[in-house]
Amino acid sequence: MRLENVWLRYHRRGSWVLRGADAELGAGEVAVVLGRNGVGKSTLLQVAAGVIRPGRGRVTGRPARVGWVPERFPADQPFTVAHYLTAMGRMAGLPPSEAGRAVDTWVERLGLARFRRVRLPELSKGTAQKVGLAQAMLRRPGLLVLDEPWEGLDATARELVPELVDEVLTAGGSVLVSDHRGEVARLPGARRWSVADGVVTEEAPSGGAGFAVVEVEVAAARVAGTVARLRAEGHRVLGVRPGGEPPDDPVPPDGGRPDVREPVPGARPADPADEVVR
Ligand SMILES: Nc1ncnc2c1ncn2[C@@H]1O[C@H](COP(=O)(O)OP(=O)(O)OP(=O)(O)O)[C@@H](O)[C@H]1O
Repeated sequence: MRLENVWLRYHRRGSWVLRGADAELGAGEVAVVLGRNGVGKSTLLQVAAGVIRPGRGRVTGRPARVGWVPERFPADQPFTVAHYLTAMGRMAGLPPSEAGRAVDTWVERLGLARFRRVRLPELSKGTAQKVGLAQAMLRRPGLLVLDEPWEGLDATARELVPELVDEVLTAGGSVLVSDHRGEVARLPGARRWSVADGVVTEEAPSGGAGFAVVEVEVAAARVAGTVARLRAEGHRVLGVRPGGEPPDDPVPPDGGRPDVREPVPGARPADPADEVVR
């Protein structure tokens, strides 16, 4: 998806919020939009999501299915959570039975089960925000746009945001996220777009080459399957070692090779910028 020379103002005679913004986001990429309050991050996200149209310029290559999660979920609607989500699933093009299954899945994953019959205006801000996340994920989007998704979420739900992002990326989608609270650290591989004076500037990556080492403990009987699955997903598996007490420092600070490992038959040589399964 590409934003080409995008200009936007909210009123005919108002000042331009975006003034020739250019940006491009590829499949499987996530970008975090940064900048001071009022600089135009939400505006940029809404243009990217197709919620508002630019006054000048254009957006090309936007995937057909866009999941849009606004900063404030519009909870002033007289529906229950279940009714609202089912309707959103249907609007996303899911047949009734699939919409029902998708609602069950996301209600469960986001911890919304006890709110199924609660009306939207009665939800707390954080719970409403989870409903917003659920509706965007009911049918996996090719582009997921999240405006300050961590706002109002409790600690457990905050952990879910990177999971959702990862799922979209793994399926070949793209993700745009705004962040003014420094939560970008939760998305270590993200590109960083800085908005200022109506344009977008890409910041240099904060460290590493966009890779991280992830150490995962799995049941011994499931090692082969896990290794196969990770490889099928395009990860490089660096090694497998017997279980036991976890090391004091499971992920080396420099993201480099862990100290003890045994080679996996057929594994390629280890590279510090890779993932590892222990
Ligand atoms: N619906 C609107 N009508 C008129 N002006 C708007 C509207 N939405 C945003 N603006 C103005 O556009 C500018 C950019 O707002 P925007 O919400 O995009 O900034 P932001 O960077 O996301 O801010 P924040 O970090 O506070 O969320 C601001 O001056 C804001 O007042």
